[in-house]
Amino acid sequence: MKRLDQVLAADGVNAELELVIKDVMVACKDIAYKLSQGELAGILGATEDENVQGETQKMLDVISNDLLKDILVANPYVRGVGSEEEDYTIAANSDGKYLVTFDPLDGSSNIDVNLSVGTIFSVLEAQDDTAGDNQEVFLQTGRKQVAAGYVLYGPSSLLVMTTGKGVNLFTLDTNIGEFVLTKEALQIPEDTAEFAINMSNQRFWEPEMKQYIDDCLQGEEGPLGKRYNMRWVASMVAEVHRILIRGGIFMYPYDSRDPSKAGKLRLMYEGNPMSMIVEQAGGASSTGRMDIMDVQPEGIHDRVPVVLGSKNEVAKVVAYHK
Ligand SMILES: O=P(O)(O)OC[C@H]1O[C@](O)(COP(=O)(O)O)[C@@H](O)[C@@H]1O
Ligand SMILES: [Mg+2]
Ligand SMILES: [Mg+2]
Repeated sequence: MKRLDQVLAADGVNAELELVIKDVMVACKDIAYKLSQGELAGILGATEDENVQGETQKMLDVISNDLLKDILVANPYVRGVGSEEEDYTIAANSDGKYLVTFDPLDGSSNIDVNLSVGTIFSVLEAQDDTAGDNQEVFLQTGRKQVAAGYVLYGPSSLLVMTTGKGVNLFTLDTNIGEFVLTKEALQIPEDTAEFAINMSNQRFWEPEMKQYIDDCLQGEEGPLGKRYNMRWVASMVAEVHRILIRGGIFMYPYDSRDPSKAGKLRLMYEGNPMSMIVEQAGGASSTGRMDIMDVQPEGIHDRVPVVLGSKNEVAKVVAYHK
């Protein structure tokens, strides 16, 4: 079986980018191990701190963030890093050209109940010599990503990633401590009858989203003419992974709970990397009104409404917004 480094080399990834990706994986393997120890390692539960988004940090949010940050800041090819758990971007090496943003632990409300969580990462190239502690150098659209991926910590730990040449799935072989290729060229089915959305926010959605979900719920008798199933894991990584394997549509739309926020999910380390993966696997990804990867970020923690998954179903949701 092929190892991650062999696949990256075959895809023509240069040695510098390969080392950046490998360092992300060193941290992810450590996170996978810590998660598998759970209560035994005494690292479950919350800290007393909040992140810049005003969310209480779990102990594992902080530990995962430190693992990724420390290894990447020491990498000679990394200019800077940006994280959900860091208020500001952090400078690494002024000669490095890669910028890495990450959500160190996604779906963190699942940690204490022993359900799936993940790590999401995105890699951009610096376009000038701006230092990594100036967020301006990061503010590029998702189209500029040179690599994106996630690690899903579930019954097995999986890496799903792309460098723009399709999407590959690797499984962590804990015997050898390596991610090995277990599925090549993932393709999302174009049609689906399975949606994922947090229905408890229904009354706060825009009318377009309310209408689409109302129509889904009418099943065969409704305008969409099919009976839908629903899933909600509350972990975007697990949700996107299910969609990559069997199709589906995932939505975290704009809602009016806090009108100043464009959505719950963050553009640069949730929306963009997941959009690159989904598009590379033949799916689609939109805010409902434009492609997520065309949204120009204005800040490292910008939020974005997210609608992604099976191409034809995403097109239907976009049509409701026209
Ligand atoms: O708690 P809710 O509203 O169901 O939101 C769940 C969503 O929030 C997230 O957990 C946000 O990510 P973080 O856990 O990294 O903050 C997504 O993974 C998930 O899709
Ligand atoms: Mg997240
Ligand atoms: Mg997170």
